[in-house]
This record gives sequence, C-alpha cells and structure tokens, in this order.
Amino acid sequence: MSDALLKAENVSEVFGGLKAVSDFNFYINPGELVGLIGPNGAGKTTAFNLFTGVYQPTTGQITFAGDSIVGLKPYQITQRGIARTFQNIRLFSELSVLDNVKIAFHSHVKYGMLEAVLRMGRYFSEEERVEEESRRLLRIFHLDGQEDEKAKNLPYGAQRRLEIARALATKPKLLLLDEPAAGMNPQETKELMDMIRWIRKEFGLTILLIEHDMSLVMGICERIYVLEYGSTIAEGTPEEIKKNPEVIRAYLGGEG
Ligand SMILES: Nc1ncnc2c1ncn2[C@@H]1O[C@H](COP(=O)(O)OP(=O)(O)OP(=O)(O)O)[C@@H](O)[C@H]1O
Repeated sequence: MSDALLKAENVSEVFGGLKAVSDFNFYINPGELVGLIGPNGAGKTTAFNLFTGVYQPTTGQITFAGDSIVGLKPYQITQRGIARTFQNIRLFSELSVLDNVKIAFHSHVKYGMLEAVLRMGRYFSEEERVEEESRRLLRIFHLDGQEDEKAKNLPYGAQRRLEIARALATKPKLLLLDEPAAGMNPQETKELMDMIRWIRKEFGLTILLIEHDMSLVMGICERIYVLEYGSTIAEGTPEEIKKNPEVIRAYLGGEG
C-alpha cells in the first residue's frame, strides 16, 4: 500500500452542511484496475473531482506517486499524469474527431510560441508526430474513417470512446473513467470492456472507474470500493463485494 500510485487518507468534502465524501480512505497500486460503485449521490463523482483538483478536500490528504496533489489546479494534475472522462460527455462538439484528440496532445507537446508562429523546424516534426499518434489512438477506439466528422455527429457510444482516446492523448499514468458504459448497449459494453483491458496493457495504465453496469465492474475490476452517502461501506475483490451484506442491503434497498 505504501507504493500506491494514488492514495486518499481521511478525505472529506463538505458542501454546506452535506458531507458528500466522508473520511474516505483509498488507494490504487500501479497497474491496478479498480472500480468505484454506489447508489446515486454516494459521492463517486465528488471523489473524482477531488482526485483531479476540481474540488479541494475540506480535510485529509491526497497523494499521487508519493507527492501531495492537494492545492494543485486541474491542468497541473493532468500534467502530472491523471486523466479523466466525464459522466456527461465533454467534447469539443463543433470540432472534428481528429482535432479533439490533437488538442489533448498539445497539453504536453514541446514547442515554443515563436516556432509555432513561424511554422518551422521542430513545430512541423511535432505536428506530424501528433497527427500520427492521434490517428493511432482513433484506430484503437475504432474511430478511424470518422476523423473529419464533427464530434457532435458521432453516435453516443462512439463519443464515449472518443473521450477516452482524448484522455489517453495527455499520456496519463492513471485514467479515471466516469461511467464509461453509460448509454451503451450490451454489445458496445462488451467491446468497451475489451478495449479497457487492452489499453491498460498496451499503455501500462492504472485505471479507476465509476460504473453502474455491474457486469462491467465485476467483469474487469480487480478490486472494488462501494460508497453510500459519502462513506465507504465495503472494499474488496468482486467475489467479496458480491457476498457483502452491506452491499446487498444498499443495492436491494432493504432495511439495514
Ligand atoms: N458542487 C456541489 N455542491 C453541492 N453539493 C454537491 C456538489 N457536488 C456534489 N454534491 C452533492 O454531493 C453528493 C454526492 O454527489 P456525487 O455527484 O459525488 O455522487 P455520485 O455518487 O457521483 O452520484 P451519481 O451516481 O448520481 O453520479 C450529492 O448529494 C450531491 O448532490
């Protein structure tokens, strides 16, 4: 646990009087694929917002690769290697599929403004590399052939895949996926699971996902955290989680 890539210790987030996340203790080791589940309003997205600098913890500590990330801005956290997708897809809807990915690459491409203006030297070779790598990512997510389409014209499932491709373009160590299978049919969900497994291996990623689709969570996660009303009610392997009485109670809505 001391080698965790991301770690939260006693993290709470209070909005007005509401504890959206309460005394949250969490870790994910390099290379792990972990799920975060729980009923609506349990605090899952708030946890993502805390990990990505959108919110600052009211109390507690968050470290990434051993360093505190509390107080950093979202773009600084992206530069350190955490990328995410959103529950409500956030693409540049009027831009092409290819440009959506190329823009994300530019968060870490190295060339100065003067070079860009003069369009010479390194700028051209970097631009070519960015274009090539963007096209490669689009192929991985089965979006080749649609490079010039406006992002808003893609079917819903394809927009979700494009968001993951764009997140990968920032070259993350840790990828946070917020309900990646939302709105997908069972076939698309199955293909997405295969893609998530494949990119983890190919890019040496660590992945944390929020998901309501239990078949996806149980099928690919090695470890699962279950939140309810901001508190962690269970943590363990899919087998342990399936049998956990607290989890069964929370999901079946029975009396505790
Ligand atoms: N910016 C905010 N201001 C006030 N309350 C908030 C804010 N963000 C989240 N909350 C509240 O915190 C609680 C946790 O919300 P959160 O979105 O993290 O839940 P969730 O587990 O992601 O739920 P869902 O599955 O519905 O997305 C909710 O009661 C929500 O209304």
